[in-house]
Amino acid sequence: MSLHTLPLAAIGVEKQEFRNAMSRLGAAVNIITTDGPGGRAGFTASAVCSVTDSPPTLLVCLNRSASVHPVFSENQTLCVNTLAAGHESLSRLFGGKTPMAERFIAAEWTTLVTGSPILAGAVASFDCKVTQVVSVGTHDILFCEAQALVCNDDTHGLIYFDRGYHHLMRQEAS
Ligand SMILES: NC(=O)c1ccc[n+]([C@@H]2O[C@H](COP(=O)([O-])OP(=O)(O)OC[C@H]3O[C@@H](n4cnc5c(N)ncnc54)[C@H](O)[C@@H]3O)[C@@H](O)[C@H]2O)c1
Ligand SMILES: Cc1cc2c(cc1C)N(C[C@H](O)[C@H](O)[C@H](O)COP(=O)(O)O)c1[nH]c(=O)[nH]c(=O)c1N2
Repeated sequence: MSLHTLPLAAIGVEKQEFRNAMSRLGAAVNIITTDGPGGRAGFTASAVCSVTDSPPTLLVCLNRSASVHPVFSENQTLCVNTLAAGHESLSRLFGGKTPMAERFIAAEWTTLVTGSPILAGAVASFDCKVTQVVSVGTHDILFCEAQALVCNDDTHGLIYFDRGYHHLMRQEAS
């Protein structure tokens, strides 16, 4: 087996080095919404993935210092709205610092089972109850069991990669 010199190798990992490396992992962009006794809130998240299909469960990582954190903690329900091509400005709007009412005015919303806002035109929406929360470092990992789904076959996908947005074209139906 031959040994190669690793490009840009780092032993011991600083926060910024970690972020730089993580920026190379392309990910879907989602707007996570909630509505309930704690109020209505939403934020942009790329730290979202499938956990198990039985019961149908996703996870969402939420920074405990985010302004929306107390609202999600109280409501215990949320919707994962996976963004479509063209939703870049909506992603930026829900990405921090904008007052909550201004975020929601920019799009059309419905509700399904939990009452969490469902984004019209999302690639997919997972209406969920939060079943478990695990804290790791700065974030809470929210385990979310889907109660209802919406899928949209008419839109192309959106990926966040290298700190920028990229469209993913759906294959033509054969
Ligand atoms: N998981 C997250 O909390 C997360 C993910 C993406 C972006 N963001 C936030 O969005 C803003 C813009 O991000 P960017 O991607 O353009 O540049 P960036 O350099 O802040 O982040 C690069 C990558 O590092 C990871 N990351 C960033 N902040 C993190 C955190 N606090 N905890 C865990 N992972 C994190 C993400 O994968 C991100 O795509 C920043 O404020 C960032 O903190 C947060
Ligand atoms: C593309 C992209 C992806 C993410 C984010 C931002 C952007 C632009 N943010 C940050 C998050 O959206 C932001 O902190 C929230 O809106 C909370 O901000 P306020 O505290 O309400 O200003 C974010 N935050 C988080 O807790 N988990 C995540 O997975 C992500 N992912």
